[in-house]
Amino acid sequence: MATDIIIATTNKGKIKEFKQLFEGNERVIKSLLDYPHIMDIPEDGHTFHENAAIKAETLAGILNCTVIADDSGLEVDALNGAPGIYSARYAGEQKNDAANIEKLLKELEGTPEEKRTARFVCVIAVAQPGEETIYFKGQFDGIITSQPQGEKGFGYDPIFYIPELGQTAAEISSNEKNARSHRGKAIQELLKYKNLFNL
Ligand SMILES: O=c1nc[nH]c2c1ncn2[C@H]1C[C@H](O)[C@@H](COP(=O)(O)OP(=O)(O)OP(=O)(O)O)O1
Ligand SMILES: [Mg+2]
Repeated sequence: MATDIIIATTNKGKIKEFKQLFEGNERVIKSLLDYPHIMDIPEDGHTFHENAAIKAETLAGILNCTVIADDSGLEVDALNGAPGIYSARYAGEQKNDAANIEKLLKELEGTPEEKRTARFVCVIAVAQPGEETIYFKGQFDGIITSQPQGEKGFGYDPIFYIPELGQTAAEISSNEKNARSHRGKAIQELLKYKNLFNL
């Protein structure tokens, strides 16, 4: 019997993308939403790598099996890389996408288009009990718009403009996003090693 693939996340946008990116794999994808009794894992690391490891290793320890985690965020050049690892809680502990977007647009008010370059970063950690944690990274370059455009995706997607496509990440299909996104690239790398992790 195939074992489940377990992702240490409560983010529904990420879960949807992981399910699409692992399509063709007969394993069931489970997330922290399937383990409601497990308390929130504090993300108190200083880097994407540290936070991804904290999430993956904590859950791998509790469940005693292989666990994947994704720590990701948006680095804006004009803000010296902020919000970065603080992207989810940029506008406060409630982790509200609309409030985060509003705050970011306010910070960038008056910044001309050529200085609004940014990138999404995703670090995936794979933790296995008794083994070294292994990491995969992906990046996705874009430009921060001056107002939200599009309804798809999640997080900062409505203000993340992709010059080659002339659309924001919230206007393109999930297939188009997964083919070029930070998460899509990190998972493509991970899938090269899937036999190693029994995925
Ligand atoms: O493709 C993306 N499109 C738009 N926004 C994105 C994306 N990828 C990450 N982001 C933003 C959302 C959140 O503000 C932060 C992730 O924070 P991060 O701590 O990794 O995730 P989270 O707290 O939402 O869920 P969890 O820690 O349970 O996986 O970066
Ligand atoms: Mg988080």
